[in-house]
Amino acid sequence: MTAYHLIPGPDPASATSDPIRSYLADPLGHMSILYERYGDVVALVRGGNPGLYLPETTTTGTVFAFGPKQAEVILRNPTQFHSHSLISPLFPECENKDSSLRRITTGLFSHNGSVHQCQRKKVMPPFQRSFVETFSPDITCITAEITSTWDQKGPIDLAQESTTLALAILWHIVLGEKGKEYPHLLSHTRSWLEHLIGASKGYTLNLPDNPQDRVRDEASSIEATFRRLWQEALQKEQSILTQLCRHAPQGAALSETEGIGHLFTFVMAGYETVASSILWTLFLLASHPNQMAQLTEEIEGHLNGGDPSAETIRHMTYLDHVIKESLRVLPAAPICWRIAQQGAHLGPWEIPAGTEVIYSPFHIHHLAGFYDQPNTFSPDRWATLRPSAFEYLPFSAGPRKCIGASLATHIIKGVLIYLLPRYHFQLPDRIKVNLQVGITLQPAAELPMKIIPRHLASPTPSEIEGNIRHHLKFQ
Ligand code: HEM
Repeated sequence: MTAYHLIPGPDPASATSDPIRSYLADPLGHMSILYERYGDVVALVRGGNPGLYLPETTTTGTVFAFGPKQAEVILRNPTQFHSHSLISPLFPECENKDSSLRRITTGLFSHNGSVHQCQRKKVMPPFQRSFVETFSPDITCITAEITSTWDQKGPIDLAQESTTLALAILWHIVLGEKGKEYPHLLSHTRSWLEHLIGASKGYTLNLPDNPQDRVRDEASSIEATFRRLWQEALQKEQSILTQLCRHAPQGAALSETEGIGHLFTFVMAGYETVASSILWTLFLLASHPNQMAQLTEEIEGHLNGGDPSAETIRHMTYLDHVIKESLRVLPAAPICWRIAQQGAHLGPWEIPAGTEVIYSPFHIHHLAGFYDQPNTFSPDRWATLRPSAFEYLPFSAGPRKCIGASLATHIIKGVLIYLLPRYHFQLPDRIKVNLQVGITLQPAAELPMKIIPRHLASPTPSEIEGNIRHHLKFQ
């Protein structure tokens, strides 16, 4: 084994700039440079430290693991590479079992080993495709309600609107509540989630106005809300929550406290990722009007004026290819984290316990060796392309693969099926799009989009600038 401090990477002695700052200025671009310069295992700072997402005090350094081979090593060995909550390092009170914050943020991401396996088995049943497909009418109904005024507003901020839509749909499917009946709860949870995400960004960016206090203050009222929903679940409409309460497999019933942690994690893991995927899919279609027209034609042809059923949706192959391609070029979770345990190896290196290891679905999806013209949005490639689980991993792979993959895909499909026959999505004549990596892939600023009723649309090309052009070619 080669000594850890010899892992290639920027040399701290000769570095002219702070490596963490360079990373944060343009995470994906900086990682591409490191990958090209140093190979598939790169230490952010050679010799270890500082931590990127975990505090320096907890980590022995940060290592990037590029390419499908390294991703496979990490994802097939969950005992050597642990998942860790991004939230607990920010809040010391999470160490305390009695804190609301700890209880509501303890879901699958915080568990490892046999506890993880056991909890995962308990929560998997309601995520089966056959169950999530029963939500098609609800997805249509909520999308109709949330988007009903889009075309009367002038350009919308697509990032904001996708988030509102994703949270309302998820809130309903996971918790059995309808957004319109619970506007207060919905907006309360949303602002709290935004503060929580803000707190994690604040940590990495060292923002002076880190919103941690608000997160602390409101954790107990959020917990009370989730407990009430849990207790009321048996009387509710079908939802993931009611399934978990009513149909727990024998010997695998969840306690109320376990359930609350999971529910919160589902909303947390689902809403930004689904929102990001809706946003980027609509952006890609707006910047590729021919593909948008082809997809709209397919949807209209299959619906024939009716409502989408699970069966009809399964026949929409181009829709499937568009979503696969969108999640390839702009995956909602572009990078993911693990923490190395004693005895973990990457390539020829032994990684000390506590090393933060980052693998990148984004960079794998843009490898020319696996994808022809990787920076081109080309849904047709999926007619014949069959990558392995580690060459295409928008939902990760292995024993910790996203449990919400079918649900997320079904939501995105339902939203597109509702929107595309009604509206044309038009970008402004000129737009700057810089990619930002927080927990998910987001535009660094607003993403204005004109929503034009289909019968009034006359598509016009738009000029796209910004760092997105380093990773994507536009016609
Ligand atoms: C397009 C939307 C989504 C994307 C791109 C996505 C992506 C991912 C990825 C990449 C992971 C693995 C993270 C890692 O390796 O650390 C993951 C895990 C997870 N996701 Fe998703 N996700 C999405 C939607 C959802 C939804 C809707 C839910 C639930 C309602 C969900 C629940 C989870 C959970 C609980 C885990 C942890 C699994 C475990 O550790 O066993 N996700 N997701």
